[in-house]
This record gives sequence, C-alpha cells and structure tokens, in this order.
Amino acid sequence: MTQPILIATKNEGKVKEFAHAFAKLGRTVVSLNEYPAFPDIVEDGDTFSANARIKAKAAGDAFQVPVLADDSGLRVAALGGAPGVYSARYSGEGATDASNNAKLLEELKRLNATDAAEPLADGTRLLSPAQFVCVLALYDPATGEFMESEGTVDGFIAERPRGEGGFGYDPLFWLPQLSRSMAELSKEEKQAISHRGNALAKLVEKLETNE
Ligand SMILES: O=c1nc[nH]c2c1ncn2[C@H]1C[C@H](O)[C@@H](COP(=O)(O)OP(=O)(O)OP(=O)(O)O)O1
Ligand SMILES: [Mg+2]
Repeated sequence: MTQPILIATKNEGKVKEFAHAFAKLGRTVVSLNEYPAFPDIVEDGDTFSANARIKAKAAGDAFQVPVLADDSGLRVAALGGAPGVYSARYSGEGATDASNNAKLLEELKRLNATDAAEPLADGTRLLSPAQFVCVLALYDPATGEFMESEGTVDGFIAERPRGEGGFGYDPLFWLPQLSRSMAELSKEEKQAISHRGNALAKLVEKLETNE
C-alpha cells in the first residue's frame, strides 16, 4: 500500500482540494489536523515561497517523510498587492474567513475603490483586479531538498459575496471568463483554473520529468 501524502496544513479547505486532486492520481492525503499535538508552525517568511518551505520542512523533519506544503494568498491591486502573505491574518488575531472577507470589503470601501469593468448582471460592482497565488513546496528530509512550483489566477474582487463552495476569499473572487465567483465552482472546476490546481499540475509535471 502506498502511504498517504502528508500535507503540512491545518486548513480543511486546502485538504479537501488536495484530497480531490490526489484521488485522481490514486493517492490519499493526510494533514496536520490528524496530529493535534504537532505544534503550530510559525509562518514568518516574507514570501509565499519562504513560508511554504518553512511549513514543509517543519513537518518533514518531525515526521521524517516527504511533505507537501501550500502557502497561498490574495493580491488586490487597489490595495497595492495586500493582503499577500498576510492573507490568513488580514483581520488580526483570531482571524476567520468571514472576518477577513469583511475587512477586505471595508478597506476597499474606505478607499472608494471601484473598477472600470462592467458590473455583474445583477448590478454588483467589481472593486479591483485581484490575483490568487499559491506556492507549493515538496520537501524530502532524506536529501534536505525542496521542489517548488507556483500558480496564479486572475480575477476581480466583487462588492458582495456569492456562492457556498470553496473557502477563504472565494465568495468575493469574481472570474469574468466564467461569469461566476470562485465559490460557485465545483471542486473539479476550481482545480482546473485555480492557483492551487495550476501549481499542483506544474509540480506533478516537474516530478514526472525529473524521475
Ligand atoms: O483557494 C483559495 N480560495 C480562497 N482563499 C484562499 C485560497 N487559497 C488561499 N486563500 C486564502 C486563505 C487564507 O486567508 C490565505 C492562505 O494562508 P496560508 O497561510 O497559506 O494558509 P492557512 O493559514 O489557511 O493554512 P496553513 O498555513 O495551515 O496551510 O489565503
Ligand atoms: Mg497559514
């Protein structure tokens, strides 16, 4: 039996997406939520890459198995690229997806941000171009080496949420090419276009060509 792939995350939204993606490759995943005694990893890097490596190395060194980690976030043009690497803690101590989404809309409203793009059919305005970024780091404690990939997806921040799927900022992230928010996509559809799906496809490709 092949071992489950250990993913150094406590985010159940990410876990579900990786479980879906790896199931198609005949693999299962396990996350740090299965190891409640494992201490919280301090993500004090300045970049998505640094934080992905910090997470992969912390878990890989502790468990002595290869580990995959994901550091991701949202860059909003009208906010000069914020919240970026601070996306998970944008609204401060004890931040939740709901409080982060509220803070994002509050900041954009405070700046009177509005985009020239056409409003949605129901009149919802688009406030700013935005981009999701995901860096994946695969770390092997046996060699101390990392393999890394990055994926992005472009869209807009809408002035109100739509959809029940996904997690994080998905309900506010509008995809003009699909005329839906990221939270209105199925797992399959999200994987096909998302920063995470994109980064994972690149990592799998790298693994296949290196071996
Ligand atoms: O597909 C996504 N759809 C919506 N929002 C997303 C997505 N991908 C990342 N995000 C947001 C969530 C969180 O605010 C931040 C990630 O922060 P990040 O530190 O990488 O993850 P996390 O703290 O939630 O879990 P963990 O570090 O245990 O993997 O960006
Ligand atoms: Mg985190």
